Amino acid sequence: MAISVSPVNSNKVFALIESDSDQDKGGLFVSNNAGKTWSMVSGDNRLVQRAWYYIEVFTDPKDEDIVYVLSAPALRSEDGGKTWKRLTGTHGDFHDLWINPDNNKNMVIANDGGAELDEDNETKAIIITGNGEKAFVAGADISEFAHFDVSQGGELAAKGQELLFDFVENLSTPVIAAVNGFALGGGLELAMACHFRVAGVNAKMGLPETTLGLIPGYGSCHGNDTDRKHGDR
Ligand SMILES: C/C=C/C(=O)SCCNC(=O)CCNC(=O)[C@H](O)C(C)(C)COP(=O)(O)OP(=O)(O)OC[C@H]1O[C@@H](n2cnc3c(N)ncnc32)[C@H](O)[C@@H]1OP(=O)(O)O
Repeated sequence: MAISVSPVNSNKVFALIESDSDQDKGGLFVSNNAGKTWSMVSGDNRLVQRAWYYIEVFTDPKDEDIVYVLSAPALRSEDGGKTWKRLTGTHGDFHDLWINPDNNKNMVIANDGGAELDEDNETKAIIITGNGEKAFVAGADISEFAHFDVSQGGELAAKGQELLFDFVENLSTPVIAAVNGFALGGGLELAMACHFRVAGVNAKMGLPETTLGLIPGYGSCHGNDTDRKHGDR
């Protein structure tokens, strides 16, 4: 079983309980008097389908009626556990959830594919574009790393790939690159990491670092696992 006490109302306690599958009595139970009495709020089988492996329940830090259950899918209820909606993610088997105690729209969820950050689950899409009409992103300032040796260059590429490019590519919210001018080097690679690209009539794209003998380091040439699976670059 898993248990969660509401941070908003400590009398409200949720318990997620597995039962013998033949009897099918498992589900989510709630107590409104700090555990003295209990009633079942949901027998939805999705809530306990991974109980043989793990079982997790979390209550929102700001709203006692918002409850999360992590199972093969991640599920969210806004009515105290009666009805459930599935959260989208990059992978199944959700294991852990952190909700910012000061901002309940800021969460980190962990599944078998890694960790995901969600600032706002009501955001339907993200558009990245340049400020003004000249450039989407003109790329890195090469003078900042012109003196790097091979291992420092490798480290820069690996870190940038992980911090920004993989992060963008793995967001569950669709990200659109509105390319409104120069998209050069890392700027073009940023557009490539987005899920969709729309080019304006003044868009100019290129990898000028190759003229200096530098291999573009953020996935445009070699891609990552997702690209190998989907062949979409
Ligand atoms: C690991 C990642 C690697 C990479 O990203 S490699 C790719 C790096 N990017 C580039 O090589 C592009 C360099 N920039 C250019 O080729 C040109 O610029 C443009 C084609 C984008 C625009 O040309 P124009 O219209 O003639 O403008 P301007 O006078 O060259 O630039 C205006 C101001 O913008 C600064 N600037 C331009 N690109 C960058 C950059 N990539 N990083 C930092 N600053 C940049 C300039 O220095 C200048 O500044 P000031 O007005 O103070 O002289």
